[in-house]
Amino acid sequence: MDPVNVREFEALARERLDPVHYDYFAGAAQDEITVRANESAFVRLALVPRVLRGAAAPALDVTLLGADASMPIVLSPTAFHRLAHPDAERATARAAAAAGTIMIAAMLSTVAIEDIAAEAGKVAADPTLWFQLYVQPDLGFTEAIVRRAEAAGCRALVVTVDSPALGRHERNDRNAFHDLPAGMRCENLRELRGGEPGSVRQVVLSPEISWRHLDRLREITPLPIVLKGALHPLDARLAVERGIDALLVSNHGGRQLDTMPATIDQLPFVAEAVEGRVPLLLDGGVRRGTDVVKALALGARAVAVGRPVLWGLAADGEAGVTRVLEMLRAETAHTLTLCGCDGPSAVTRDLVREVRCCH
Ligand SMILES: Cc1cc2nc3c(=O)[nH]c(=O)nc-3n(C[C@H](O)[C@H](O)[C@H](O)COP(=O)(O)O)c2cc1C
Ligand SMILES: CC(C)CC(=O)C(=O)O
Repeated sequence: MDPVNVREFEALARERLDPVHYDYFAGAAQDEITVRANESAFVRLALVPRVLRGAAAPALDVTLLGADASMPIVLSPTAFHRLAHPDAERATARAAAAAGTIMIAAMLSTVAIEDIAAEAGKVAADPTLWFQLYVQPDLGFTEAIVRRAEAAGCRALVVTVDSPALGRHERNDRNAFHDLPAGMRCENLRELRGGEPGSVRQVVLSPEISWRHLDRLREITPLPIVLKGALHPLDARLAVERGIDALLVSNHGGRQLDTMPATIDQLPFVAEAVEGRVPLLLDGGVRRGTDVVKALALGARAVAVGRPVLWGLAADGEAGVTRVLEMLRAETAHTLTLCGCDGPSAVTRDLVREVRCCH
C-alpha cells in the first residue's frame, strides 16, 4: 500500500530495514521521553484559523541566510544514510535539490561531502547545501573539514553544540550496535588521525568545546554559522552576542539529554531571548504540515526534518525522500490555506493556542 503520510512511511521503512538499523534511526536517549514529547507537544497546540481574508493561494518560498528555499522545510543533518539505502546521501541530495530546498549534510555521512555536492548539482542549477560540523579537538582536522565544505560549495556551517558526550541509546546497547557494518565508512573522516580511517569511533564528542572554538570558526571561515542545539535562552542570547548567524532550535531528536523539553515548547523562550535578531529554525517531531505552521507561528522561519527523510530513503531511495518532502509541502500549503494565510510570513502568533488535553 502506498503511504499517504509520513507516519505510514515510517511503517514501510520499518518493514524494509534491518531491525538493528531501524532501532538506531528511531531510537533516542534512555527512556526516550524527549523524542515522544517532540511529537506530542504539537498535539497540545491547536490552530485557530482566520477566515474570510480573501487570501491568495499560498506561496511557500522563504529566504534563509541569503539562500532561497522553495518551502519552509529543510533537511536536518542525519548520519549514516547508507544504513537506510545503498544510494545513501547521494539519493537524499538529489531529492532535496530537486525539491528546491536545503540539505544540511552531516559530517558523519557515508558519502563524502564533495560527492554529495556533485550529486545535488546534477538535478538543480544552484542547489543549497549546508554542512553540519562536530567541532573536533583536533583543530587541524576541524579546519581541514571546514575548507572541504567551503570548496564543495556549502553555504553555511551548522555547528552541533548539544553533544559534549554521546547520548546513551539503550536500544543500541541492547543490539550491540556501536559501529558501521564492514564496508561502510564515514567518508569525511578519512583524514582524521588516531584510528582506522573513516571509522566513526574516531569522532570525539568533547565537553571541552566552548565559545572559544566558535570564535575560532568565525575567524577561519566567512561562511554563516548556524548553532544547532542551544535551547537555553541565555545561550541563545550569548550566541547572538557572539555573532552567530542563525539558531536551529533542536534537542537532537531526543537523542542526547533525555527529558529536555520538546523543541516546540522551548521555541517561544528562545524567540523571546533573540528578539528577532537572527532567524530561528526548529527541528524535532515535525511530521505534518500543521506542525510546520505551528512552528512558524511560534517564531521559526523554517523547520527541519530528520527521521521523516530517513523513512523515505529506507522505503524507496530518492523517490521516497521526494515523496516525503512533497507530502510535507502539500500539507503545509493546505494548512496555510485553511488558516487564511498566503504564505509563511502571514502566519502570526495568535493562530496557535495551547489546549489542556490532547485532541
Ligand atoms: C539517525 C539520526 C542520526 C542523526 N545524526 C545527526 C548528526 O550526525 N548530527 C547532528 O547534528 N544531528 C543528528 N541527528 C539529529 C537531527 O539533526 C535532528 O536534530 C533530529 O533528527 C530532528 O528530529 P526528528 O527526527 O524528529 O525530525 C540525527 C538524528 C537521527 C534520527
Ligand atoms: C554517531 C552519532 C554521533 C551521530 C548522531 O548524531 C546521532 O546518531 O544522533
